[in-house]
Parts: sequence; structure tokens; C-alpha cells
Amino acid sequence: MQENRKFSFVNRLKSFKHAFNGLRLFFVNEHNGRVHLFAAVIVIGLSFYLELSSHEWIAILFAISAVIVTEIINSSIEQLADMVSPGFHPKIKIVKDLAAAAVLFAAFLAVAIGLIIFLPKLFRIIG
Ligand SMILES: Nc1ncnc2c1ncn2[C@@H]1O[C@H](COP(=O)(O)OP(=O)(O)OP(=O)(O)O)[C@@H](O)[C@H]1O
Repeated sequence: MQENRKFSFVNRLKSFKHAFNGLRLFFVNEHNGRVHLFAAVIVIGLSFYLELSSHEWIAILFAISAVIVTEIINSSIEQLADMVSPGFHPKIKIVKDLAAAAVLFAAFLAVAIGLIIFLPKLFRIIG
């Protein structure tokens, strides 16, 4: 808690540094992080190729962000859970399964958005 501390610009910059370190850990150390980064690069490349409208870009960036944000939180919860309870614990199973469910839900959303935007354009190119 930092209730009575004076505002410090330096401390705010340090918070950014920690957050960027978290991003580096996610994309470098976490296998799922690398998979999501790869998928995001492919989807963004395809989006440029298909010249999406600004609304379509917003939906695609929202979908990519939803998956990455939930996966970062999921990875963070996994790290904490593994430290608190290295052995099997039924409560940890619930905690990890719930965190994984958040990623799954975001992934369903991303697939739905991807199909809605890309399928008609790809069919137009093929046919
Ligand atoms: N300590 C534990 N106690 C109970 N169940 C666990 C425990 N650790 C993992 N599990 C079960 O195994 C599943 C997978 O957990 P794990 O931590 O290996 O995640 P993961 O999705 O395989 O992540 P990653 O691929 O990043 O390693 C969890 O969703 C949970 O059901």
C-alpha cells in the first residue's frame, strides 16, 4: 500500500520498467507467450494484406489484446500457485482451471472475430 506517499515521477517510471520486464518475461520465457506473439504477427500481417477497415482493425486488435492479456494474467497466477503449492492441491486446480478458462473464452472470441472478418475476404480472393 502507498496511501500517504508523495507522487514521484521516478517511481512511476520504475513501474513502467517492471511492467516491461513482465512483458519480456512473458514473450521470452513463456511458451504460450511465444505462440501468441507468433499468432499476433501472422494475424497483423494478414490484416495489412487484406487492407482492413478501421473498424475491422479495432476488432482484430481487441481480440489479440484480449488473448494476450488473459494469458499474461493466467501465467502470473500459475507462477504464484506453483510457489504457494508446488504439490497437487484441489484448490490450486480450481484456481488454475479458472485462469485457463479466461484464456479459452478470449480465444473463442478471437476465433469468432477472425472468422467474421477474414472468411468473407478470403472467399472473395479465392472465388
Ligand atoms: N498444484 C496443482 N494442484 C492441482 N492441480 C494442478 C496443479 N498444477 C497444475 N494443476 C492442473 O493442471 C493443469 C495445467 O497446469 P499447468 O500449471 O501445467 O498449466 P499449463 O496450462 O500446462 O501451463 P503451461 O503450458 O504454461 O505450463 C491446471 O489447469 C490444473 O488443472
